[in-house]
Amino acid sequence: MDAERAKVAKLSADDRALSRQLASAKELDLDKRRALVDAADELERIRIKHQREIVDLEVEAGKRAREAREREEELKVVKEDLETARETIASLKSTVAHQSGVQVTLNAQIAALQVENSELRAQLDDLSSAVSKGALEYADARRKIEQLEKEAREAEMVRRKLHNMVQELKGNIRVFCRVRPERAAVADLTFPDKEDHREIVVSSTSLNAMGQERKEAHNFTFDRVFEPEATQSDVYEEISLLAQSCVDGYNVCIFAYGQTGSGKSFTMEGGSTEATVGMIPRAVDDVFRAADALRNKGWEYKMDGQFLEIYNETINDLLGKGEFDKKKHEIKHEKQGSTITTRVTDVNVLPLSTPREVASLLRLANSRRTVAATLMNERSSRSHSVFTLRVSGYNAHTGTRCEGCLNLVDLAGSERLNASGAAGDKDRLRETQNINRSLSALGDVIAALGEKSVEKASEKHVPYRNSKLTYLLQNSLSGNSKTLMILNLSPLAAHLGESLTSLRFATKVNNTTIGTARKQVRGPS
Ligand SMILES: Nc1ncnc2c1ncn2[C@@H]1O[C@H](COP(=O)(O)OP(=O)(O)OP(=O)(O)O)[C@@H](O)[C@H]1O
Repeated sequence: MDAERAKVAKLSADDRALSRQLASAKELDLDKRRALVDAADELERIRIKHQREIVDLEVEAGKRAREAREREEELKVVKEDLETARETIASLKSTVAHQSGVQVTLNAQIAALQVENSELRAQLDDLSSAVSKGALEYADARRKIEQLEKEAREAEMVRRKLHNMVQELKGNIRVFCRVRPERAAVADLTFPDKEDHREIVVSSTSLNAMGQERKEAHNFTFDRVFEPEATQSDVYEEISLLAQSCVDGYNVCIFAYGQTGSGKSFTMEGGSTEATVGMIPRAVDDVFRAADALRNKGWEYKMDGQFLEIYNETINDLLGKGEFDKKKHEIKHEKQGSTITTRVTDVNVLPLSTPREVASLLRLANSRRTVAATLMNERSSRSHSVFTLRVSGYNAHTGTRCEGCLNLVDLAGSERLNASGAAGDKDRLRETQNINRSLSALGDVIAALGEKSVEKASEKHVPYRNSKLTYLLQNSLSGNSKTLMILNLSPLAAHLGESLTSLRFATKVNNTTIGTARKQVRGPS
């Protein structure tokens, strides 16, 4: 029993021990449960905290992601900028390389220029000293030039005097005779003077009282006779010095006289070719040339021209504006100091500065004459045409002035009344009478001038006022003037009578040259 008791005691002790262990285990379990709850709480807290942290981190990650995208964008832009900058740098690098090359070249050029510059400076120094030396030489040369210019002006005065003496020795009134070429039946004209060409012989046959044929030879002598073969330049050669006289301040008159168709217009105006151009254009060219040549001797010239027609003792302006000149023109001789200027009222006087302008003036005048010719039955051969070129010169060195005048006159046909078939026609009769009157007035004036030069100047009356032509040319026919008459002859047998009349008229004019020839005896004054 004891054993049983011992066993029960032992079992009770075990039970108590186990109860205690159970209580302890329960306690422990409770603790563990409490700890578990705490841990669960802690876990929940941590979970919540983590959740919050995750949210925060997600927000942060979103922010970072945005920022990363922005950075990416920025990076892209920066990359592009970088690319552009790279390209720019590459281009700049090549520019710099090129510029470096250029700079090298420029540097070389600068170096060369610097060398050149120093050479030039050296030359400049040389030149400066040469200039100062030259200035002295220039002043010296200037003095010499002034001296030479003075001598040239003096020589010019001497030339003028000598030229005038030559002209005076030739006679201030000269007559040339020119025979027109002709293929048809020509008269018996011979030219015996083969040396000086001064004679013309006209042979005519007539019946004497017994009815027998009588041959008569008429000898005429002039200052120069031009045979039909003579060219325009042959004729001009003889008169070219008159152009110089005009520039020297003399009045010059050149007349073309002769019957209609004898070659007056051909002689004065001529054709359009160089060989056929007439005396007017040649003289005008020479006047301009002579004036030009005197420029370096201090002379300045001014030219103007007028072109008039005298028809039936009425003056018409060939340079007028209208188709036909209806104005009444008066001739005035105005004295200014020692010079007398002839002016015609209400006519156009055109300034002329080149021969070309003169040519167009002549064309204008001719076109007006042509209009008049068709209106008034070949009026051109029934009127006198007077082209006047006035030449005024001034020498600023010497203060000298000179006024010359070149008158080129194409006279009306000189045929006599019956020859022109005018006897029955009243207008034609008046025309012819006027022409004859003015031509004989011209002959009388020239004859009186010739006589005047052998007598005392004031004693002889010169009948200038007997015709418009002589009154217009009064100033150019008197005093220190030079007159040339070119007698144009038709060689036709049918014109023999007219030719003889013309030759006699011209001889009357030519005889007046005796007066001026006396100057040869007296010698230059
Ligand atoms: N020397 C010459 N050489 C060649 N032809 C000439 C010469 N002279 C005159 N002629 C010619 O003769 C013709 C008549 O000449 P021009 O017209 O000059 O005579 P004119 O006397 O002026 O006559 P008008 O009084 O009718 O004007 C013209 O055809 C002209 O070309």
